[in-house]
Amino acid sequence: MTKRYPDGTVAVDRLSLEIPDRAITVLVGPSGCGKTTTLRMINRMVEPSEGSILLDGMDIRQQPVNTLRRSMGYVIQNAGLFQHRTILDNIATVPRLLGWTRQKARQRAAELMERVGLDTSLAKRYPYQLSGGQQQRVGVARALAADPPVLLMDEPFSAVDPVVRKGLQDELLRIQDELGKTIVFVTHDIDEAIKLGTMVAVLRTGGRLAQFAPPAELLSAPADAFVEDFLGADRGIRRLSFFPSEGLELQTSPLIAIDADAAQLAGRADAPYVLVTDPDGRPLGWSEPDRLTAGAVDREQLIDHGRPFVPGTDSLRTALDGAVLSPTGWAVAVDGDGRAVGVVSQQVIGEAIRAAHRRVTHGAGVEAAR
Ligand SMILES: Nc1ncnc2c1ncn2[C@@H]1O[C@H](COP(=O)(O)OP(=O)(O)OP(=O)(O)O)[C@@H](O)[C@H]1O
Repeated sequence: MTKRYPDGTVAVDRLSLEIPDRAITVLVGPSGCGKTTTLRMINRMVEPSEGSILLDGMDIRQQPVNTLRRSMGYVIQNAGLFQHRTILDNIATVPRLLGWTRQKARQRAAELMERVGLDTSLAKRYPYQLSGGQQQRVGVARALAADPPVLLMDEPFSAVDPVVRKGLQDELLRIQDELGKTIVFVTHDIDEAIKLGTMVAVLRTGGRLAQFAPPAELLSAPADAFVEDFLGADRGIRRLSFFPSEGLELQTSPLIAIDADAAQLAGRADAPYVLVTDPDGRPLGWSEPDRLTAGAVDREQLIDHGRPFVPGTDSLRTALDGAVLSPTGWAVAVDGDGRAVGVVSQQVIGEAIRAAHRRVTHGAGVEAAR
C-alpha cells in the first residue's frame, strides 16, 4: 500500500509485505521512514491512499473498525495507560468493553499481571506509582487481555533504560513462545529488531522497503549499502549469534578438581593452564599448574574464567566472547547445571566459525541459536 498525507508527504510508498502468522515481524528503519504509519494502517487508525491489507485473506475494511481493533492488541511507547484507572482496571479495559463481568475481567487481568512478570500486589496502584518498565508491562498485559490473535507494538520499549529494556524483550520472547501471537513490532533499533524478529523489514526514508528477511539473512547478505550501513560495523560478530556452538571440540584434560591429589596434579603439569573446579565440577578459575599444591589450593589466587557457555544452547558468539575475555584465551563450556564439561581455545572456535560460514555459503542455511 501507499500512504500520502493530505499535505503531500508520501509516508509509505508501494509497500508490499506478507507478514507470517504466529511470529514476530519487525519494522525497522530511520526516523520518519513510515514505520508508525504502516502499523496504524493495519488497525485502520490511518487509511491507505492506495492498496489494501488482507488479514487471513480478507480485506480488513470488510469488518467494522471496532471489531477489527478488538482483534488487535496495541502497545505504544510510554504504555499510554489511563492515568485515573488502577493497574487492574487498565488491563481489564478491553474485556469490559467486550461485556465481560467486572469479576471475570479482573480475574483475567490478575492472571495477565503474572504472565508479564508483574507482582499482583501492584494491582490497586495507579500508573504514576509504577516505574517506566512496569508501566510497559501493564501496556503489554492490557493489549493481551482479550487474547487477540494480532499484537501491534509501536516502539514499546524505547523509553526505558537498556537493562529494563533487555528484561522486557526477554519477557516478550517468553510470552510469545507460550502464546504464539502474530506480532508486528516497530523499532528504530536494529539490535532490538535482530533479537526479536522472526522476519525483519528494513524501511528507508520515503517509506520504501529496503529488505525483508530473517535476521540471520540480513546480517549475512544485506541487500544494498543502505541496509549494510544500517546494520552497523560489527555485523560479522553479531551474525555469530545465529551459529550454534554445538559440535565444538572440547578438551577435558585441563580440568582439575580443587581437591585433586598430588598424582592428579602431576598429570596436568605439562598444560599451560588448568581449570580448577569445585568438588561438584563447577568452574572456579584458571591457574598455571605449577602454582597449585595438592590439598592447599588458594581460591583467591585463581584467574577469573569469565562467562562460560553452554554448548548447543549458546551461540558461537557467546563461546567466542568467553574465549576473548579470558586471559588464557580459552572459553569454558558448562552443562545446564553449570558443571564444567570442557574448555575450548580461540583457535578451535575460529575454525568452527569458518566451517559455519562455509555451510551457509553452500546453502545449508543458518540455524537460529539465540
Ligand atoms: N498526519 C500526518 N500528516 C502529514 N505527514 C505525516 C503525518 N504523520 C506522519 N507524517 C509524515 O510521514 C512520514 C512517516 O512518519 P511515521 O511516523 O510513519 O515514521 P516513523 O518511521 O514511525 O518515524 P519515527 O521513528 O520518528 O517515529 C514522516 O515524514 C512524517 O513527518
